[in-house]
Amino acid sequence: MHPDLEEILFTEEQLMNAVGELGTQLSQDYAGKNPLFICVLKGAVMFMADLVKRIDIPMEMDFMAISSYGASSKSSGVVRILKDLDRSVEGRDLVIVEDIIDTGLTLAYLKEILQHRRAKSVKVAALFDKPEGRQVDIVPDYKCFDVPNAFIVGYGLDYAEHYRNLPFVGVLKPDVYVG
Ligand SMILES: O=P(O)(O)OC[C@H]1O[C@H](OP(=O)(O)OP(=O)(O)O)[C@H](O)[C@@H]1O
Ligand code: HPA
Repeated sequence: MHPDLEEILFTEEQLMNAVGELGTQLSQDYAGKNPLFICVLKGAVMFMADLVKRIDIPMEMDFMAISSYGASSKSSGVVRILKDLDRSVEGRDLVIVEDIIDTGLTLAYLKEILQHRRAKSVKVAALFDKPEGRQVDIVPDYKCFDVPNAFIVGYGLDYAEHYRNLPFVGVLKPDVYVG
């Protein structure tokens, strides 16, 4: 347990089991397609690293960093690309790897630009889904867990750039979080 956390939602073991199952599923669904897995930095970095180790078909990885304008912990829907993909996605089967879908604004933007770049298919694999936070109608094609409408950290997810290194995921104490 960490002193800034109210409760632990997912242990390292629970995370590993769910990520492993997702890897098996994706390996089946994308066999013969040489999919390109796109990690959305920085939050999805742990998820991506563990997920691709459980993919047993030919695949490629790329990375994108985006930032929403506005308050540090809230999505504004206006998204800026900080680091773009290295290669063209034209004709490729893409899997966007996201740590969490909250308002859905980040993902809606990302899907749109990748489709615009003529990808063959664009699907989303999310570690966490927070359906109560949604502001746009978007659902992940693959997900590991639903989470409650609270601010969660750990395993890549941050608050003010902290807590990404925790191997488990928990709810931040309200007196630490000034949303
Ligand atoms: O559904 P939304 O409300 O748009 O929120 C989800 C996005 O917010 C977080 O990223 P953040 O901008 O905090 O950057 P980070 O990945 O570097 O932590 C998270 O990693 C998702 O990308
Ligand atoms: O609950 C959350 N935790 C960390 N980052 C986030 N980005 C959107 N929601 C969250």
